[in-house]
Amino acid sequence: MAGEREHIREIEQVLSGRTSARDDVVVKSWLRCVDTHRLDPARPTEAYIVPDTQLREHREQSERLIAIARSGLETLFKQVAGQNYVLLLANAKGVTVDFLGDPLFMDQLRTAGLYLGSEWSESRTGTCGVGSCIVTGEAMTIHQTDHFDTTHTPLSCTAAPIFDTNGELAAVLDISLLRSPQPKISQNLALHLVTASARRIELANLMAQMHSEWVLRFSRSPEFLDVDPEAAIALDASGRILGTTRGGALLLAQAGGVDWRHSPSPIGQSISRYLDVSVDDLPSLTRGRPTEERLVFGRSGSALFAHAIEPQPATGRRAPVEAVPKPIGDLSGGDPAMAATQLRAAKLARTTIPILIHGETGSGKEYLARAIHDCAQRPGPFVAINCAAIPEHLIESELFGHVAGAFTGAAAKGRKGLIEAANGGTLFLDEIGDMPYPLQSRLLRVIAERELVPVGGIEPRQVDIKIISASHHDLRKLVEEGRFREDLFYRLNAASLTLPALRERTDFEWLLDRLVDQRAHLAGRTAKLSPAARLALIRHRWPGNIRELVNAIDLAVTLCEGGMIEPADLPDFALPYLTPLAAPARLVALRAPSPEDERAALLDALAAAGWNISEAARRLGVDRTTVHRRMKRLRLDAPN
Ligand SMILES: Nc1ncnc2c1ncn2[C@@H]1O[C@H](COP(=O)(O)OP(=O)(O)OP(=O)(O)O)[C@@H](O)[C@H]1O
Repeated sequence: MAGEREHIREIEQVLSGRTSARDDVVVKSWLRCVDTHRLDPARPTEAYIVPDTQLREHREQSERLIAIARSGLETLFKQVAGQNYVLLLANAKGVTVDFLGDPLFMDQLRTAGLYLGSEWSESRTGTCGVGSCIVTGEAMTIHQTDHFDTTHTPLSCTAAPIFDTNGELAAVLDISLLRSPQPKISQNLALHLVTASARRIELANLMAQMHSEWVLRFSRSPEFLDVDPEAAIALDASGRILGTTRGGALLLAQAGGVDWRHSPSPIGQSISRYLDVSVDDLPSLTRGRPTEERLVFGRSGSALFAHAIEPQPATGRRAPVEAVPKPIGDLSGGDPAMAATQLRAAKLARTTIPILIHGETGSGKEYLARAIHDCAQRPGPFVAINCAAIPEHLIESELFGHVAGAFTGAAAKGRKGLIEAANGGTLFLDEIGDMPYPLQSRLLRVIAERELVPVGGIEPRQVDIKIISASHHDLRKLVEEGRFREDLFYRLNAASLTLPALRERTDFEWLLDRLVDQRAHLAGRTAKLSPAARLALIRHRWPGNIRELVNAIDLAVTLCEGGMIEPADLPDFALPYLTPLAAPARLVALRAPSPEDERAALLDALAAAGWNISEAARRLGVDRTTVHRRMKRLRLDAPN
């Protein structure tokens, strides 16, 4: 209490014009808090977390940046592992749209506002790392009693701005501690780390957005030029500046001998206004030449090392023309590997060509086979059989059926086999690699001749089935080992589909949310993942793939209370992921998709939805405005 009174008195003294030992940015912010934001230091307010619906909107609006910043956040989180730092990525309004923290302290972090959805604008929270960084556009540490509001004085928050390629403040990267050592200089390293991470995120953003233009990267030292440049700018073919990182804008101002605070934006200007470089020089600044020789000079005489990256050609991926029907379209949330498989599956669904599905166990092979069957609209049923699960001596009669008296114990009137049971529909042969060798030639006959002879019979029977088989074995290897017939392999493999493992899927979070909704609905409950539980699930490597994930969610849905799944509701495997020291292995797979991937996924979703935006949005698990925004950014227009 005494500390709070003292803090309020100090603010009042600063307001009355007394000189203060505080940093200038802090003093100025305190003045703004009272004069502009009309905040009262004597009336502390709790941390504010925006409602879920608003958070979703904020996240959708920042989705591109979140995706790009993710790997920067993870790298930084690893660098400070074990030191109890929390990382926040806030949008330009101060709302935390991404977050990495130690799940063990979640409750405390939430109360302190170091949490997904917390709003840290200066007008709401007073002087704080994120809010004051937004106002000034400068990196800073707001340490303990630098905070205006006494609610936040235990915290130490260090924040750096992230600018978009037009020089607008797009986000703030913040690294905070619930409790920190007393001296503010203890956070100097944090300030350095967060500034460097923000710079790398800006570089990644510029590279992703401007990949089809010339990009010039700069460094003052040749050693770091190719590995960790300080700044970058993008140029069009005439040498006009299209975008810069913050560092790039400052560097241009310096090179041009102008004060960046008062000079106009370099966007749209010619590069030669700042540097003694023209577009014709760019090819000589590419990697082919030794770094030390790639020296360029500013108009003011300064020297810099430069690395020019040629425009990257568009991938030339053909826009899919056919629409993917719903059962197949529903299988993914835009993962590029899945999108390619879905498109191929949709084409194959319309035929009776046998399909072979490859994929690790539990990756959804049967689920895909069913989706293909559902799209095919064949009159017969979907019959699934696991060749590894039926004893070898029974498999023949199970599959082909038998005539009366075919063998001891045979049904008196004979019995139809599963192949016949699937007549008019689809036969799914799981673990086809375990099909006994002698039966493989009989299966080949079914495929080639569309007829089968039951055990003990002589008369062939006509069948009309679509055969989909699956294997998690490498069938080619089984062929080499003489355990699988080569002719059958080629017959089956002609039309193959591959499912990515869950750990490789870039739409993991989409699938996660979808499965939580689905499984909770099935159990007659509602459930949502807490950020900590989500993080633990993201970090697991999922050896059992979607099956393992489904089981984990089923357990969590059953155990959770109040509709919120917490880490304690997850299977034991999640526990090791609840310390910040654990390497976030899976997160690597979640790194930002390239613009080509993103374009391809969006195109696939739009095509699958027949260019109906609402339907495409539903497929991608985002809202309509997000689809419109992505189309605009990726320059995608509806046909006609
Ligand atoms: N795209 C998906 N959406 C929702 N659930 C899915 C999806 N794919 C698979 N699943 C679920 O994951 C589980 C495993 O799927 P499936 O049985 O199809 O895998 P599999 O690859 O055939 O496994 P195995 O190799 O062991 O035969 C099932 O519970 C299935 O319902």
